[in-house]
Amino acid sequence: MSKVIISVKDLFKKYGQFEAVKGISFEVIEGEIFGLLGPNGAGKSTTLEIIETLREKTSGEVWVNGFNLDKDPNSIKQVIGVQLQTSGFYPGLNLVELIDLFAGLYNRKIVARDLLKMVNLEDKAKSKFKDLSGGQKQRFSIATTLINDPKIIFLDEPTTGLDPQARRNLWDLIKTIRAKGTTVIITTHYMDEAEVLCDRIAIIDSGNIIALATPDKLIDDLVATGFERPKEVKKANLEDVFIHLTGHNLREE
Ligand SMILES: Nc1ncnc2c1ncn2[C@@H]1O[C@H](COP(=O)(O)OP(=O)(O)OP(=O)(O)O)[C@@H](O)[C@H]1O
Repeated sequence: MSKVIISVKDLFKKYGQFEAVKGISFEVIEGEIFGLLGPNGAGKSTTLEIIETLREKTSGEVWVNGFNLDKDPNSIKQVIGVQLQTSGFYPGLNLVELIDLFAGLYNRKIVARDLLKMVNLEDKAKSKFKDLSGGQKQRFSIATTLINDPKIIFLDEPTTGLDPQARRNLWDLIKTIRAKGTTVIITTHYMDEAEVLCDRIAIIDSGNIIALATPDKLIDDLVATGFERPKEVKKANLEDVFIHLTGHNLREE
């Protein structure tokens, strides 16, 4: 039996008179990669931040791993991993020192180098965050979500601004994390990414969930309406050309 690990019921969020989230309900199953998709301003980050206990809701109910958001936010904080603001990455510290610092804040003992190994940054252990490439920065940021050995991690647009290989490397990393049993909630503006990564996706528009299913089901439903792509699709696209020419492997970024 699949276990519901996050349950959101009739969630509303108002900023002044403006309703950013208009009564959404959904459940996330333990161990899945769940995507929140939607145009800019749809309410994705607001929804995530409420679940993460970082933002007040206006009304509705949220449970995370059986803990009620209103009654037990501290228990929720213990079982989730969130990407820390990069402003918290003290410029004088190297990656190992930063992980040791955060582990101390979480009151956890972890081997920083093991965590860096998992995200393929072993050889950057002594580097400063600011000296990393965009892809490496994102991998480090994902590593910081894992410091407290969470049951659920939240990734807000983790691949925005990355080149095609760096995005694929990050997809592999996210799949590895999920394979260890961690539930992943991700927002993205890339539909190819959602299709490759997500078990299920919710599409949010203007504060409402307008669709929620597996990527396959959503595509099948559209095709069932008689939809056809306007023109014959080539067997490869420009991204395939780019990857083919520049290589797929983890490079020195
Ligand atoms: N602190 C705030 N005060 C007032 N309005 C806000 C605040 N934060 C967000 N909003 C508004 O709420 C709406 C939803 O914002 P939110 O950041 O949740 O959207 P999003 O789906 O994450 O968008 P994006 O894809 O651009 O990140 C937007 O119209 C935004 O302008």
